[in-house]
Amino acid sequence: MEKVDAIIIGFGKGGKTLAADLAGRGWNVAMIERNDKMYGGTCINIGCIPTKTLIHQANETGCLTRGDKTAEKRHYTEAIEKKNALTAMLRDRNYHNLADNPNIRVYHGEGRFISHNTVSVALADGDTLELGSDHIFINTGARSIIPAIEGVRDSQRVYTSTTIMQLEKLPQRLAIIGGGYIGLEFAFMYASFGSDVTVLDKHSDFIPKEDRDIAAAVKAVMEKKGIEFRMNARTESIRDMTDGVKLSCHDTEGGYSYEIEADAVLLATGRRPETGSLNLAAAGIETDARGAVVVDSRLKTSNPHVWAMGDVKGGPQFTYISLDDYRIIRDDLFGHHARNTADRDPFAYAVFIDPPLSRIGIGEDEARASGMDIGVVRLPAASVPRAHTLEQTDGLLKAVIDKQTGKILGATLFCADSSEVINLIAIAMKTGQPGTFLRDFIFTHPSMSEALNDLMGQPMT
Ligand SMILES: Cc1cc2nc3c(=O)[nH]c(=O)nc-3n(C[C@H](O)[C@H](O)[C@H](O)COP(=O)(O)OP(=O)(O)OC[C@H]3O[C@@H](n4cnc5c(N)ncnc54)[C@H](O)[C@@H]3O)c2cc1C
Ligand SMILES: NC(=O)c1ccc[n+]([C@@H]2O[C@H](COP(=O)([O-])OP(=O)(O)OC[C@H]3O[C@@H](n4cnc5c(N)ncnc54)[C@H](O)[C@@H]3O)[C@@H](O)[C@H]2O)c1
Repeated sequence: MEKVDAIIIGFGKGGKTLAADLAGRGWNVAMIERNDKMYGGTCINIGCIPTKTLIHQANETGCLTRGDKTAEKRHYTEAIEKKNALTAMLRDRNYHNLADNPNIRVYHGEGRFISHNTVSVALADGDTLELGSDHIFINTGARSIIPAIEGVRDSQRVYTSTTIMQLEKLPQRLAIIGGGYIGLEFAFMYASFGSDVTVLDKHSDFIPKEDRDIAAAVKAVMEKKGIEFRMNARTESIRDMTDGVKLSCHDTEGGYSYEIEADAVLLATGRRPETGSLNLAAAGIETDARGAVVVDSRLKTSNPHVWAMGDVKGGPQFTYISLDDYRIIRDDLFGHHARNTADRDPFAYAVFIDPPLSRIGIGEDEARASGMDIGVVRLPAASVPRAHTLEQTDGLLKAVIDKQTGKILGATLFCADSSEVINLIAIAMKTGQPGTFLRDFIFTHPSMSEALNDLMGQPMT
């Protein structure tokens, strides 16, 4: 058995950042990654970067090909090629960032625990290796949930978010099961490429965590794009036909059955922590009912030698949360033990449709339901000059303000560039600024940021 200073299982965002940091401090680090097409992790290979590349391609050039089926198909194939070239470049760069460091050894193989402080690596070349360390970090991410639908595993036309992005031919009709982040972003992406998209979600409420006025606005914009939503939709079976696939569905509210035909089906029903291969019991590491590694607020597992970071520990699944997990661990190992998972709230998120939907903090509906003393300011996106120059006037902006202190408690921006502008609100909230700070701030012009002057100056309701 080889002893190293640190073992990191999984080449995700938090893990690769930690590896470089530890190596810089002179630690001898082993990075274990089972898939050589995943160096750099989910974000750059199958997650954020490829999806946002395709959404950009679909949005920017899709409008030039709209309605011309031959051009649409060619444009889609070219967009997939561009995406592949970008992810290959980033994967190579990520690999070399670690592999070229003399203090880091990257192993291509699957890691699994064999004791409290020992990991065996089933190397891709067939050999097995044993590594021991007092510092082991699990960063194995999550995988798509495959719902228990009859025929789902037999069909040749069912895809996950990973496999559909390998499809080089544009599906003319796409059915998406699940209307969460992945469902909405892929619905928008494929509709922009020219597919006819139907989204089936089992819930009655569309994006239930958002305010109802925001949800209605998002749905209206997506429907304007031709996307069809079927709520209360239980997909009972999926069957391949000679020229497509048939989904048999049941409307759980209306109590009737119906069928949908498509060329491809995307499963977007959530992602579950990837712990199955790790043999966590051998290391005395606890998991919860969903298979997530249980951690304390400094990301320590029930084994004092082992930490977990990123999607594998459950909770919000975002690249920047995995990165922040790295900061918490860095502080735990070398700092003042001040950072923990409880002190990062609130943090923003964005759904990359057009216009993007971005949110931070509490929503109006939740604040009013809990009887908080709040006021709400709102502004239509069409009143922002920059929205006109960008030809994207859909949407609205709103913020929840504490009536006593004037501080911002939350904001939802459904407007052009909102995935950028929300970060300004995050900084104002984190630094305890009142809404009037943004009302009177000097922003560049014309920009979507300057909408915050007007938003925060609106009369509160
Ligand atoms: C389609 C899609 C779009 C997304 N878009 C966004 C977005 O726009 N913004 C955002 O913030 N987040 C987005 N996310 C979520 C984000 O990608 C993830 O939250 C983030 O990448 C998780 O990183 P991680 O550090 O947990 O590990 P990952 O990056 O998931 O890395 C885990 C690695 O561990 C490897 N592994 C697993 N088991 C083993 C084992 N036993 N041995 C060795 N290696 C193993 C895997 O192969 C993988 O490479 C998206 C996700 C998806 C799927
Ligand atoms: N922009 C971003 O930051 C971004 C983009 C994509 C993904 N992600 C991350 O990836 C994670 C996974 O995304 P996701 O969209 O798969 O999960 P999700 O949890 O966001 O949404 C899953 C949806 O599927 C529905 N659903 C579940 N089972 C169903 C079934 N059998 N039939 C019909 N509907 C069903 C749920 O009602 C829900 O609306 C997210 O939690 C998110 O953190 C982030």
